[in-house]
Amino acid sequence: MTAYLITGAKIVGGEVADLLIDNGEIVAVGTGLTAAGRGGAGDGSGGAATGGPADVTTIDATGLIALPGLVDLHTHLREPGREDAETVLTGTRAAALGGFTAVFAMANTDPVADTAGVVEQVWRLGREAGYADVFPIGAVTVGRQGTQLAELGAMADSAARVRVFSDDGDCVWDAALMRRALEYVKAFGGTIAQHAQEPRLTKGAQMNEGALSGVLGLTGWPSVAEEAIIARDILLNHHVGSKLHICHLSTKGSVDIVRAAKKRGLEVTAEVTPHHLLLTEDLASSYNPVFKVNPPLRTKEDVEAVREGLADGTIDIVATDHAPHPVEDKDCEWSAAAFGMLGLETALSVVQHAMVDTKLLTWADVADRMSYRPAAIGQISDHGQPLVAGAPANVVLVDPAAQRVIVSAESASLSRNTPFDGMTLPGKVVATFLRGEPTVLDGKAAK
Ligand SMILES: NC(=O)N[C@@H](CC(=O)O)C(=O)O
Ligand SMILES: [Zn+2]
Ligand SMILES: [Zn+2]
Repeated sequence: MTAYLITGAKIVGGEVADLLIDNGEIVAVGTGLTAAGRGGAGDGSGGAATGGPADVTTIDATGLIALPGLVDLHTHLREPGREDAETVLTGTRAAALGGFTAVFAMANTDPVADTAGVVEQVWRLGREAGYADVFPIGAVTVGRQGTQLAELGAMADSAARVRVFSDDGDCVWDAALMRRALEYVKAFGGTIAQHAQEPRLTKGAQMNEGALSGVLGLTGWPSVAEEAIIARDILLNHHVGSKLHICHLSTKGSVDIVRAAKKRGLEVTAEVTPHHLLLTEDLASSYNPVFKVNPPLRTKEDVEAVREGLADGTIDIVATDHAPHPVEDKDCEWSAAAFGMLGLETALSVVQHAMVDTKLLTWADVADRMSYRPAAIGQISDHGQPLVAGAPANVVLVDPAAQRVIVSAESASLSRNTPFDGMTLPGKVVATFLRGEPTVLDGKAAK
């Protein structure tokens, strides 16, 4: 196994230093490191490494930030069932290019990930692909039909060790079933991740409800359809004493509810997507379905509120909700198109643009919201750890000074539905390491 000596990187939350990676671990962090792992008389500028492991590659990381490998709590990998849209291999390759070393795969596959067999298959495919660890999310209900609890315990006890359950794509709208799900996972400390969408209030909904949906003649999706479920579930979860996570929160009212709940000491965690941190509903005026997503793009006021919520910790994490769809499901009229957007390859750039360059978050906060906390919510141990000696070598090197134009045709995803096509965004992932093995080098997939 090749060892890597990364020199002159800004270690997130710390100083400029070198990192020596060997045998899947961070062996040493310090200035003037040599390949032997000791601090030397060197000037830390990263000359040729000498001594130590036989095969050492030196990477000059001057000007780059070293972050812990990013963790995405909400990814759609589409395998099994829609391998024309994405596979575990292509989705995790896109993840690695975006700086992720771990992704949680949503259960809305075909067959649905509602049994130990399916979650083990997805978990194993992730290991075989080798680009990022894949942690399957189990469905809450059989077939995501919302009527009968799935075999949550069997999925938890499987090799995939499922700890997060969600019917994402659909809301667990039946309050009694939601209560039972929260009670059931409490026994092993699991989490229910809710797609908060009251179905009766969103029948046929196509975009955010407001003046614009009226003008465009598209059925509106009121904020309250999201907020009512979030409020209900926070209260239900408080009653049960279990763990509740809110998927892709998108409105100012949702932020207010979660903030008030946390103030009262009620247990809840929440995520926001990169697209809800940057894009607004007026993009629907183009009738270009690339901007059609669930929950819909909201107003400028909502974008400001979710940014504030992420900055002050009301919203715990950023999760991509990477939702690939093949051309035929997007290249049609708005009302017939599928909901969803790509997100893995652009997430860090969007967060830099919306949150870091606006001084709402520091890079240390980014590590918190995109690595430490998602790993903690998902209860995985090998990811989301500070870059110190002895930690697993899940590392990403980012060039924050780079500018890049997003080109959908260049995506590593099998699908093309990025809403950022043609946009110039800051920041570029230069390298990603998964347990010491490069998955990305020089900004390109390493295998
Ligand atoms: N976000 C979306 O618009 N679509 C997701 C489902 C979901 O996350 O609710 C999908 O699976 O395509
Ligand atoms: Zn969803
Ligand atoms: Zn989703």
